[in-house]
Amino acid sequence: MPDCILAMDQGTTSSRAIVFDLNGDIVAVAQQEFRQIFPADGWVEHDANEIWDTSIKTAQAAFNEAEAKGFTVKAIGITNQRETSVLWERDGVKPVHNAIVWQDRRTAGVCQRLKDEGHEFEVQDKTGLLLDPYFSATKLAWLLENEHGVRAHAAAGKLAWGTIDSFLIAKLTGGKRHVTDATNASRTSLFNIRTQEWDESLLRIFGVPENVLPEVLDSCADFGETTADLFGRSIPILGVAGDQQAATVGQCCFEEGAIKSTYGTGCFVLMNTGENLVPSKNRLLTTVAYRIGGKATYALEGSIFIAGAAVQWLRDGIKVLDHARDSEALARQAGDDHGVYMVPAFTGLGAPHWDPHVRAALFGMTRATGRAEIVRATLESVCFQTHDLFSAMAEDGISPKVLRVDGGMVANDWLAQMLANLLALPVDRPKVMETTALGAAYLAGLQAGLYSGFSDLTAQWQRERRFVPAGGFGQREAMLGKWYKAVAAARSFA
Ligand SMILES: Nc1ncnc2c1ncn2[C@@H]1O[C@H](COP(=O)(O)OP(=O)(O)O)[C@@H](O)[C@H]1O
Ligand SMILES: O=P(O)(O)OC[C@H](O)CO
Repeated sequence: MPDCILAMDQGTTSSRAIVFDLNGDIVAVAQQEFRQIFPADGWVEHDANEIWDTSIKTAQAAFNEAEAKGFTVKAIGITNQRETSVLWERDGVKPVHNAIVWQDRRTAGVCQRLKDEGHEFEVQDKTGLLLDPYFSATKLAWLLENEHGVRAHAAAGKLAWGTIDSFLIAKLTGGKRHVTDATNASRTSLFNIRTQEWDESLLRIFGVPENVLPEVLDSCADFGETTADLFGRSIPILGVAGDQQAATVGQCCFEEGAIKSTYGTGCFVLMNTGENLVPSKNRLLTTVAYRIGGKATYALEGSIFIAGAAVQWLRDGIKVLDHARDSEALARQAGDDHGVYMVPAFTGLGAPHWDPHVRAALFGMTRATGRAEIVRATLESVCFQTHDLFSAMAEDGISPKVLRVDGGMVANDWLAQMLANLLALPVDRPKVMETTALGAAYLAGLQAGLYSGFSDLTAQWQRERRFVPAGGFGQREAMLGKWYKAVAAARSFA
């Protein structure tokens, strides 16, 4: 019976489970979307029970399908939307509130106060992050402050907190383990990425007690075993990483300088910087790419909050699309000179602007503007934002030669080509587009001894298609000029 690995990929809009064979080929897949909850302007929540239900149901479906095909699942890898915060009763692993999602802006005021008090330098120096509501610490502090009785309950040791990986592991192990991995910890603003420990001074700054935090393990480690009732026997959880770091592993960006960009709900560019912790001068993030054998490998990251989510808004919000995939044909219908610019700042702007107050805007519409132009402007906005990240990286002295892309959105050939044109860089799309799940499977496989090292993984990476830059420099500069004006106008309106 051939061995295989189950990857649980808990994303912002859906929970997915994928079983991979040891060649990295997909054996079974299951996916379920869940509710996005928007209780107020800039607030984004998920029901943690729905996250668990969709995660376990998809995992069981993929597991059963793979085993019915004659495979044996040897290990589980977990990857997850990062920063999203869950607080639960240790007894019974019961969430005490909806999960506060990474996109949530409710703590913008707290971040501003902490900046005014002069804490940003210490936070940035120790965590590689900025003071922004994106990261977990202020979300956890909000839960402790605003939910009745929660702080006292936490002080009594009754509550546990974690990112989604940590919550899923607690559920899968029947409450036995309260752990996370270094990549997820590195997104909290509480974890010192130099010492690889929770930092007392940061805990004080954010007003968070250490007793609610999980133990931090390597990305390849023993995270516990599932209770036997879930899959008919206990399965070890051996690999964990935040989804962007897992995609970095799944794209085999193991060399210093290797770079990938993932287009899901948001867009996240990560460049491997090896053992070097490279601070950005241009408001990019320094983060843990993976930690294996106690040794951290770092990455420089550019984070865009809205990418596929803007297409989702076109589909579900204003209903100009029936399916996300229809955006490709519509974008092709609009002329190059359509003149419409979208700033998709529905939840503020991430790197390099870090402006939580700005909101989305459409500029340049005429009576001739229709669905095609608005859809094209939306896809272009994702490419413009990626361009801004690469400009910031260039100012940090980084000039990649090729970009590996993945995520649900890059199934769109028009988008991938526009990306190559605007970045003036070849864009490579891999054969296995599920690189996030693949990365989690690889981490679990390494820990299980199913792979001997990175070279086994690198040998499996295959390109499906390269998008080569086309189009004139003048046109590109003109489009970028208009984009900068649109961003400035949206920020000034806010
Ligand atoms: N062909 C397409 N063109 C443009 N956007 C797409 C296409 N297919 C999917 N998307 C967008 O990609 C996102 C889904 O990608 P996925 O990687 O599954 O996201 P996540 O992991 O964040 O849930 C959705 O926001 C969807 O709107
Ligand atoms: O759900 P995704 O794939 O857009 O990823 C979310 C990120 O992890 C947030 O930092």
